[in-house]
Amino acid sequence: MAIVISRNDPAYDEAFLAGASVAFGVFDGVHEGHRFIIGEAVASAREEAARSAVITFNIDPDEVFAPGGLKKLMTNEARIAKLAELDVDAVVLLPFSREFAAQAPADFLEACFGGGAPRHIHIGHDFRFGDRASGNVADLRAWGAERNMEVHGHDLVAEGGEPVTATRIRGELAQGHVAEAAELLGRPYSVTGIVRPGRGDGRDFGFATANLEIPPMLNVIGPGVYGCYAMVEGARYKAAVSTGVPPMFADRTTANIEVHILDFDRDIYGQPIEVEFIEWLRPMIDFPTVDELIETTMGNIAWVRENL
Ligand SMILES: Cc1cc2nc3c(=O)[nH]c(=O)nc-3n(C[C@H](O)[C@H](O)[C@H](O)COP(=O)(O)O)c2cc1C
Ligand SMILES: Nc1ncnc2c1ncn2[C@@H]1O[C@H](COP(=O)(O)OP(=O)(O)OP(=O)(O)O)[C@@H](O)[C@H]1O
Repeated sequence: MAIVISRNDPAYDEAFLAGASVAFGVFDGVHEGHRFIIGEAVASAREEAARSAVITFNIDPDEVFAPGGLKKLMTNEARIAKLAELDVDAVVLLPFSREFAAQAPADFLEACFGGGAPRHIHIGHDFRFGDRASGNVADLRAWGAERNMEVHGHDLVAEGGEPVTATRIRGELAQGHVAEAAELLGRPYSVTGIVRPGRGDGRDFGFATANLEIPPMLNVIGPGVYGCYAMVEGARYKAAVSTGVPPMFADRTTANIEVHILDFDRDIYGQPIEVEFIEWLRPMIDFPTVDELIETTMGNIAWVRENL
């Protein structure tokens, strides 16, 4: 478990990263490619018995520069917590602001590593930084050469001939391809929402649902019905889940995700539920009758019970 420290923290030692081995990036999703880069930083730290660290921003720069329609795999808190679970000694947070990002590349690096440069820095070869992303790996090398900092610009980890990127994973999830997304992430995709009151129809239909409202930025999963696990009050349950607006009740629905938790009957309004997406089952259907909705959904619930 890594320590998490901000460069803004009065207790932060400017020389904390001097001689260390670091991986630098935003790391939304903490996917297979990210974990490869971070693993390389850990490996070069071990060789020199030096400190390993992930350098990242406290907030995703895209939230500042491209907020309109932005989709993310994780909240900043979840991203930082996931990074801290990796095998690094520290996660160092750079306080992001427009002013910070707008610095010329050399000033940007000075602001990051002014108190002492790392011995090794690992990034993807497409890494960009500073004013309008004008800094690239060549600039990083030029800066590092004067400070005994070795720059490792890695080829991007690929699957199926294409680089693994957060953008690609978001695209898979939007199409309901949860198994493909899990391959690229290295674990199932999950999202957390708070349980809100629904219309209360589910209970009459024979399958009560916890209705989750997901902030638009985190609403990446495409509409459909999925086999899932739901984490509720520290326990893990099988769940049959629908996402998107139910076409049969489109005029009176606000929730993005409806979770039928198997073998569960407790009041959990206001509680967070984490939903882990395992299998795509079917698209949302505008059934001609409620009986057909119930019959098909009961079949989906039975499938989850038997197969997850
Ligand atoms: C596993 C599952 C599958 C569902 N499939 C559909 C569907 O195909 N079409 C649809 O309109 N609604 C579908 N729903 C949404 C239900 O219509 C909804 O959960 C029900 O109306 C209860 O809503 P309430 O909890 O807000 O009362 C599905 C819900 C679940 C849990
Ligand atoms: N597939 C990959 N293999 C190796 N390194 C990667 C890979 N993807 C990203 N990186 C590197 O990891 C760091 C973090 O990357 P970044 O957060 O920009 O991720 P990304 O997955 O490419 O995101 P996006 O799709 O949003 O651009 C950077 O140094 C980047 O170059």
